Amino acid sequence: MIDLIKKLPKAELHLHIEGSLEPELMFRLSKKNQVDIPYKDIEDVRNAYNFTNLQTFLDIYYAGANVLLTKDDFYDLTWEYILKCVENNIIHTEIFFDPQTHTARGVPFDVVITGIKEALQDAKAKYGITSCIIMCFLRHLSQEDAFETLDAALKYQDDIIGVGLDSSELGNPPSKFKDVFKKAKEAGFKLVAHAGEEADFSYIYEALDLLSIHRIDHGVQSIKSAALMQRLKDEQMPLTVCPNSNIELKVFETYKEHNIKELLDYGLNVSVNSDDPAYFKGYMNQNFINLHENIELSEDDIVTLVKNSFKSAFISDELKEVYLAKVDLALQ
Ligand code: HPA
Ligand SMILES: [Zn+2]
Repeated sequence: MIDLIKKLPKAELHLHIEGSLEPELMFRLSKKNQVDIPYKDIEDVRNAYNFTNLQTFLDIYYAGANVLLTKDDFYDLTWEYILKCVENNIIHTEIFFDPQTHTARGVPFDVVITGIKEALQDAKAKYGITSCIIMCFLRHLSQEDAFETLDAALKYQDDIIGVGLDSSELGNPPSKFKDVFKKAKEAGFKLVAHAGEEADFSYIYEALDLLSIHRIDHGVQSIKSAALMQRLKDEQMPLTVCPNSNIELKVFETYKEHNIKELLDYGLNVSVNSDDPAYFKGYMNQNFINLHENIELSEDDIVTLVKNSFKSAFISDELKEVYLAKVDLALQ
């Protein structure tokens, strides 16, 4: 099974580029940019990555992102993730970034987007990896702030395919961002939102009904509503599930309690993703391997999860066919 996991070409649809900042790069940039980080050494960092919920993670994740200042920093961050894509056989990736985390520190929007974009262009040229960029609004900030961020993004519409919603979920429901998502939709952006990660399934209904999203990020709390499960199945609404993240942030206490198999067996369009792999102990393949070692997943289940990731990607139908054929070829 582990061989199968490794050899299948995969797409990643839920990856925060700031969450791929490995401690080694964090230390290097901290020295270069003279930005203090609250750790003496790598060991100290690993000890700090011991989360009890989403917020305890976010506090550390935003502190880590402080070391990113220049275009080269964002290039190096993205390039290191691309090397992980190569290792993990990820041939298409859709990357989230959080502009407000950087603009609030005085790092201009165009520095961030240009560094990420140039690394992704090189990834296509060197490895043939295709990609999209999705900009996320921080939901703990105001909708007014999100509107400003959307305005800044309008001139990068060739580079940014969609907008998303992330950060502290509880108390910041999708309804808070209804108007800015409407504007983003009118501007032609694809729409996604984190919903039903920690907060209950009412947030998923809001994301569907008030934000008109194309994909739900996480969405694991949908299992608590039979009516919602039926709707997600009927609509084949993609759920970008992140197993390691859910365990590290205590959404589920153990892998055995993770509900991905139930979601899949019910017929939902579920995929596997790494979310913030530098913080959650592993990249794409490790997520699959942890599932395999703890949950009865069949080979067909693994193939379905992988095919769902391509079917749900923001790419043309032609490219989807090409990629799905590559999956079939790898199975022969
Ligand atoms: O899993 C997440 N949830 C919400 N916000 C985030 N920002 C990075 N990762 C996450
Ligand atoms: Zn996420």
